[in-house]
Amino acid sequence: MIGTHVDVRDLVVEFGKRTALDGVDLQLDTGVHGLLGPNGAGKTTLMRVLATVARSTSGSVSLLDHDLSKQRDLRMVRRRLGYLPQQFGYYPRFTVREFVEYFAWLKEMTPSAVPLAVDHAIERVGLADRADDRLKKLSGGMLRRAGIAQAIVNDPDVLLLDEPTAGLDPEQRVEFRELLRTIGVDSCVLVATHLVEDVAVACTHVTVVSDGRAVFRGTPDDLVAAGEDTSDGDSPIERGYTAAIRAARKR
Ligand SMILES: Nc1ncnc2c1ncn2[C@@H]1O[C@H](COP(=O)(O)OP(=O)(O)OP(=O)(O)O)[C@@H](O)[C@H]1O
Repeated sequence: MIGTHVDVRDLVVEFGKRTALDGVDLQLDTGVHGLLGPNGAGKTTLMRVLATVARSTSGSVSLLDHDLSKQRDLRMVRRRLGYLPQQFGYYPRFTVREFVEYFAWLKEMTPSAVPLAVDHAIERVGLADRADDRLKKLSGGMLRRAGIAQAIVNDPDVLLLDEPTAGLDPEQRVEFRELLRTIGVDSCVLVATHLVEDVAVACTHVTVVSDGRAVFRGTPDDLVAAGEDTSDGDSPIERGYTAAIRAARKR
């Protein structure tokens, strides 16, 4: 039985004199959670801390009831995590299959389960016909989809996706949103994005960060309701987003 999938309390991350996160509280359960915010708001920093690749300056972070400050808990958590970084490194000579397989091993999946899980992940991102192509031959959008495949290969309980739709064509974006909705039924998916429309159609919840703080939490409908006719934006949810950011800056 899993309690709160993500539990962040008063999280502070400083880089020298710069404060990237300034006391963030965030509790997430199953569902698809959108993370919105202007450039430099702290989205990637938050994702990196949750992905266990960056450390907090203070505050507490627990994932799947494991405290990330405890070294011995990290291995357990990493097996059950999926993470697509904003910029991900890869070996250009690996095929898509080798690349996804490599992450399956890193996540310590049961060896006998790996081949099927790899094929399934590649199929879910629509790359089955390119599974034996080397990564260096893929387009930017296809590479991103290979990145999503490695993130989901272990059927993670917590899936962290940093700008996953960057470079995807409209048809792929639609399919990807469907994939998110399916995964979000049993898992906790956190998606950092600039595409407010992706949040409107694919997310069950949304958090807006600004200047290192969580300034709005609610459903996409709540964010729409926060907008006013005078707010900037071409759609109701964009107007809600700009209103939330403006209100936070006035505080
Ligand atoms: N390694 C680092 N060293 C110093 N400052 C950093 C580092 N990483 C992030 N920052 C700073 O922390 C703040 C938050 O950055 P972060 O990348 O988390 O924002 P973001 O919301 O993901 O932005 P974007 O939308 O542009 O990707 C910024 O002011 C950034 O300059």
